Amino acid sequence: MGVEICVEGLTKSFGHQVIWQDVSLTLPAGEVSVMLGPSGTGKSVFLKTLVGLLKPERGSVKIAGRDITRLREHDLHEVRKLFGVLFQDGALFGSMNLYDNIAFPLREHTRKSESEIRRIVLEKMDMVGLIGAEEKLPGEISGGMRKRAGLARALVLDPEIILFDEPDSGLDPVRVAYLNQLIVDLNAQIDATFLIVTHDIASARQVPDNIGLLFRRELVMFGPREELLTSEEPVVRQFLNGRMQGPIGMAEEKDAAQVEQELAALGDGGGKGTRSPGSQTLTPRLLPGPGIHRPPRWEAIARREAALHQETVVDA
Ligand SMILES: Nc1ncnc2c1ncn2[C@@H]1O[C@H](COP(=O)(O)OP(=O)(O)OP(=O)(O)O)[C@@H](O)[C@H]1O
Repeated sequence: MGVEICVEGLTKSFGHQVIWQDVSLTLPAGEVSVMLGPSGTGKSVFLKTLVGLLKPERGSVKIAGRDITRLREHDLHEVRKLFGVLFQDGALFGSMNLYDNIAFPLREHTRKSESEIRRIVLEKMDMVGLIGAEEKLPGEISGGMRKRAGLARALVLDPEIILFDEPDSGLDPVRVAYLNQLIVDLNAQIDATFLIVTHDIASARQVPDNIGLLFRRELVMFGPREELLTSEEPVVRQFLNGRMQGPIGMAEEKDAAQVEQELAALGDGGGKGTRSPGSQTLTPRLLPGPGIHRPPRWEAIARREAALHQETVVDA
């Protein structure tokens, strides 16, 4: 069912540079959460802190009730087994074929027989649509296939939590759409807790249960997808609408007077989707594809989505 991650009062600095401070949020067990934020706001640092690769100055990260910021290396090693991580480039070994890359964690961390390893590797390759590519080297395949291979490798130890660091970077929009569907299908199938760092607003609007936004060294907001998509908070609105007008500048934050002027001149942004009371748009949620068994949580989401978007049709 995945495990809950409870972050409280987390602060991380490098020397005098504070990356973010006093971050508190709960990633609910089995749900998909997305972390957004302008470049350099410390999203990757946040992922690394959750796995215990970086130590925060203050605060706690409780995973299955244990504060990993206080664990010794040996215990941390045990907790890390709960995680699967998909790194930006898939982080595959260039000299190993896909089969051996995906089998690697099983050979390193378990005593399973080669026939058992074969069963697991082929099962995970099937889940990500890579059957038939076992013998390929990472250098011989596309970026999208490398991401899927990295994902298969992240799945082999049956993780309770999967962290995705910009899974969509460098992919064309069609590949991103396929990858998003794969992420939603996987979440329905394995029910682990997912945290995705992305810059892709379309993905952030459609895929998660929860969205968080880092800006100005703080977590501006973290909550259910609908809450952020309909939020009137200027930073959240600017980021989710991908526009220049607002508090987020090219390299740094803008001054308050300029922001006010820009927002006044802007009026309200439109777009496809359901109109919410705050006049923001609510993009339909991506649901598991046909043939994917939907656990009860997904049935509930599907019913809510149907009701929500039915209302729009009736209103129109
Ligand atoms: N090991 C480190 N030592 C010192 N500074 C670091 C270290 N790792 C990251 N930083 C700094 O932390 C800041 C945040 O980096 P991070 O990569 O987490 O940002 P990000 O939000 O993921 O950016 P992007 O969206 O561009 O990938 C940057 O200023 C970076 O230089």
